[in-house]
Amino acid sequence: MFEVNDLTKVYPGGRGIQGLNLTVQAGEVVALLGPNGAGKTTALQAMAGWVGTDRGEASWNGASVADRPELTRPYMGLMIGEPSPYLYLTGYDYLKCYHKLYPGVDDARIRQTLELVGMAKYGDLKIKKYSTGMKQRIELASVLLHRPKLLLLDEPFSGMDIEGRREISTMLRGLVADTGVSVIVSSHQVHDIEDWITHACIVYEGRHVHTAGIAQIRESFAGVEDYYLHHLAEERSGASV
Ligand SMILES: Nc1ncnc2c1ncn2[C@@H]1O[C@H](COP(=O)(O)OP(=O)(O)OP(=O)(O)O)[C@@H](O)[C@H]1O
Repeated sequence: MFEVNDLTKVYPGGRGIQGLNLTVQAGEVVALLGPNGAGKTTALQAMAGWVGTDRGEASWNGASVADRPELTRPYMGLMIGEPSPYLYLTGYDYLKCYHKLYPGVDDARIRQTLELVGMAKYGDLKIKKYSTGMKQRIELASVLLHRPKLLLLDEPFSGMDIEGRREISTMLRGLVADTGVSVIVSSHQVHDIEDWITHACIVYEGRHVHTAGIAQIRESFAGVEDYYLHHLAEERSGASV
């Protein structure tokens, strides 16, 4: 189980994320939703232990991500920020770099992961020749390689075409169903995640606004987008009083 308690990271200037609480069980997929600058990436970076927090923490099965990386990082797959694979390596060699880090990642697993992200045909091509969407796929492969139990994905579909987004969201949905991996995913493309998330969590101007399960959302709204827009409007009207 992944727990986020009172997670707070405030940058000089006052922006960031404050007081975020979340619990993610095995097989649950939480969409982190919010407008540009709401604090989604900061929240994911703080959950991953990439930035120090001012308050609160994230923990995996009771171990603090920041204090006990040796107990937590091997279980996490982190795709946060722009993909930046080494351009002069082939996709296969880029993934091969990870095999020293993770026991159990061998040639067969690399080939299997390339297949999983739809890159089997392009594994021997240099990454500099990849399109933006292909770079995104190879980055995704690098975080799936060691079979993580928790995925933190920041805009995993950015740069992908319509077909690619459908393909990757179907793959991720299958991965959750087959392996019970837990996922926190931020995306502005609600339609790409709508049919495989179990919860949605809205943040706005660094504040945690609302979290709900998908059944609860569907009871009251036409879909996740309506749920999101409703709470955003409520928050904005409250903020303007
Ligand atoms: N290193 C930093 N120093 C100062 N302020 C920062 C830093 N990183 C982010 N911010 C500010 O914190 C706020 C939240 O940024 P963040 O990138 O977390 O938002 P986001 O919700 O991921 O946005 P987007 O949807 O545009 O990716 C923004 O106002 C941003 O300008």
